Amino acid sequence: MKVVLVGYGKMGKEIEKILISRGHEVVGKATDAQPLNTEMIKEADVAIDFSTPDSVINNIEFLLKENIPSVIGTTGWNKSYEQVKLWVDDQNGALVHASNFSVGVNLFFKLNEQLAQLMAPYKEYSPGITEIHHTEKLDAPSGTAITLAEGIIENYSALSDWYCPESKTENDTESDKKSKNGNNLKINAVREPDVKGTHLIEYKSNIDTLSIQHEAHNRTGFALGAVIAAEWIINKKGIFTMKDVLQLS
Ligand SMILES: NC(=O)C1=CN([C@@H]2O[C@H](COP(=O)(O)OP(=O)(O)OC[C@H]3O[C@@H](n4cnc5c(N)ncnc54)[C@H](OP(=O)(O)O)[C@@H]3O)[C@@H](O)[C@H]2O)C=CC1
Ligand SMILES: O=C(O)C1=N[C@H](C(=O)O)C[C@H](O)C1
Repeated sequence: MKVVLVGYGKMGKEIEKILISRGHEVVGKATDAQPLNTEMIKEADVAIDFSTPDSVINNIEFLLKENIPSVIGTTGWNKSYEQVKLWVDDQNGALVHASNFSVGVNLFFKLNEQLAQLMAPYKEYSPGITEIHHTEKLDAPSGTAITLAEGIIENYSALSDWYCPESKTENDTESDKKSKNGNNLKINAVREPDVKGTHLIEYKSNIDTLSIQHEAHNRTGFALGAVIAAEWIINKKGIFTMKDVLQLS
């Protein structure tokens, strides 16, 4: 397949390697200096976007108008999800998005939901999430941590929302930021040099702590998952997630 890479940073470069190893071709690379344009997508069968929270919504709008199936890995655009869904419907487009494309994290999402169901009756335990990423990351909390928080909240009736003291998304206003409240799940966002992505779920009581953790050793899993999603989305219509690609219901 012929692929346009939208964003050619840490992830764009990793995805290019996987594409080539699977016999695909990169026909365009959009960056901040050279954004998406009609010339760039002329030959493309599919686009893979790992850009920035600030640029991703314009990119999605452009790709849908141009009828290019898209894989969206960029995080930090949750607020615009309903708008994107409407655009996909209006344009009869094809889009697959995920806060994390790695198979390991998608299995971890399932484990997290099952653990939340198991823990829900035991009120002596307090759940919490910690995510650790490299210092260049623009958004906090990570998209993966938000998906994990949603997975806990859906399965744990004592909680109604999440909050993150370090919350930072490019287009967030102060009033969008969630705050601490008795029914809110805390996400700690930690930034340390060169960390690829670590997510820790803990249930703490005065007596003990239960925990599960996913640690990415490199970016290969994210990139491989995005390429598998690109191979899958061609010739489909609708809005999908990696759960659909992996048939993990
Ligand atoms: N879903 C998943 O599995 C994963 C998601 N991510 C997410 O992917 C995104 C990118 O991560 P990462 O590669 O580490 O980030 P980088 O900062 O390394 O790369 C971002 C790239 O986006 C480009 N860019 C900026 N503005 C535009 C624009 N208007 N149009 C096109 N490209 C643009 C930058 O261009 P320039 O080079 O000119 O600055 C750069 O090449 C983040 O949101 C991150 O959270 C990351 C890993 C896994
Ligand atoms: O920015 C990153 O690096 C990552 N971003 C994604 C996220 O926000 O969850 C996925 C992964 O953790 C790496």
